[in-house]
Amino acid sequence: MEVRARAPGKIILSGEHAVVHGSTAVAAAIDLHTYVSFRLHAPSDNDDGLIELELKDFGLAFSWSSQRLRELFSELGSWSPRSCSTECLKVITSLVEELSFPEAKIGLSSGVSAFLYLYTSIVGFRPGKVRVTSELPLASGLGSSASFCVSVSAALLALSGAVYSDNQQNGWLVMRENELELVNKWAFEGEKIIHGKPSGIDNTVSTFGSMIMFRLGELTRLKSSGPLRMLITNTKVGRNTKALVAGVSERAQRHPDAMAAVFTAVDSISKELSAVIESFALDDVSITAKEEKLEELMEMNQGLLQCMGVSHTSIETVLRTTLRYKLASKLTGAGGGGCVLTLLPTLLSSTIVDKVITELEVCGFQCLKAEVGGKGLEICFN
Ligand SMILES: Nc1ncnc2c1ncn2[C@@H]1O[C@H](COP(=O)(O)OP(=O)(O)O)[C@@H](O)[C@H]1O
Ligand SMILES: C[C@@](O)(CCOP(=O)(O)O)CC(=O)O
Ligand SMILES: [Mg+2]
Repeated sequence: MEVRARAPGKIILSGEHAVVHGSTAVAAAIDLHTYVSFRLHAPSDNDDGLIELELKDFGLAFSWSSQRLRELFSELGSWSPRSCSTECLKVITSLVEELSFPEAKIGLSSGVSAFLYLYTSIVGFRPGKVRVTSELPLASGLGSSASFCVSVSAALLALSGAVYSDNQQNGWLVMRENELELVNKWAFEGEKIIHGKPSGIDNTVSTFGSMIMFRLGELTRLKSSGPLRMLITNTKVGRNTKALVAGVSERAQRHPDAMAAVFTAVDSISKELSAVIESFALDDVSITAKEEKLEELMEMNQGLLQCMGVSHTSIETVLRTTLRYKLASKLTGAGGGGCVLTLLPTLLSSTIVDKVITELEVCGFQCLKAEVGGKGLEICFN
């Protein structure tokens, strides 16, 4: 039997980085996914007993002898989530160092490490094959690492019997709440390997979907019946979340009082932004006033992200460009390049939207239109 899983990427409307330090943040799923398929090899199917990983988008395939992994790892597969120990991480790092990645794709090594941890922890050493494809740009702030960890964890747990399989139902299905929680916990362990110190917001919104307010591991689903249109601009400047998160923590150690004030301000912005979003209603006559509040809050958050040291000249170029059209923008995700969000007010004409997009694309950026606040993780057994 084969199982497939798909998990969405995300945008952070407010609170990135500060959320790692205990502030409230607001995030929403977007309709760009990572897809994972997984099947266990029948004993006769594969004499070598290989555990295989294919990263189709990159034309890369890796395999490990299950016998060798059994000798290297002491822990047996189990469904209860646990953190990767220092010894285990050393073993994984040396296994990944043996692989050859093209120079430009070296960043994938942390994803492969997370995979090895999740596979050996959840499935154990039973040979099998995992295939991955993604619609998300990697390392751009749209949460590709979390959607990778969520979809891999879900597929592994599903075939290991940890989640209910409704073979009668065709097509994509949503897991039960307690199963989603289990997947989310495992995905968080994978994110720790990729990010170092994740807050958990990315894996949580990828697992549960919708638009959420998140603080210290707790999520609140936001109820909004109004539209929220966002333009996503990918500056195509590559960056690494782990390094950016570590940089903010170092700044917080150098200036504890000032940075605590910044994190408190972000907390207030996220709470106010959530309240505005929840006040949206269908055919809202005061929609423009509410959108103006959102724009101001986004601009304030961007200013504080600059204080944290995670903006970038490419991000500033997007801000200047959209401001010429009186549109507010902020970086999303870890910053340092990556993606920028621009609020597209309800009454904004499509002609203006097209003009902004053209101008941004002339700068060499890529504009994406994505549905915001949609479904989370889904699996499929046929
Ligand atoms: N489809 C994938 N296959 C393998 N690794 C992936 C995949 N998607 C994400 N990753 C891992 O996540 C890393 C990017 O994560 P990160 O720096 O947090 O940026 P973001 O989550 O915003 O895309 C990649 O360098 C890679 O290690
Ligand atoms: C910077 C941070 O707030 C979000 C990182 O998102 P991304 O990996 O850049 O998509 C880190 C976190 O919350 O774990
Ligand atoms: Mg990430």
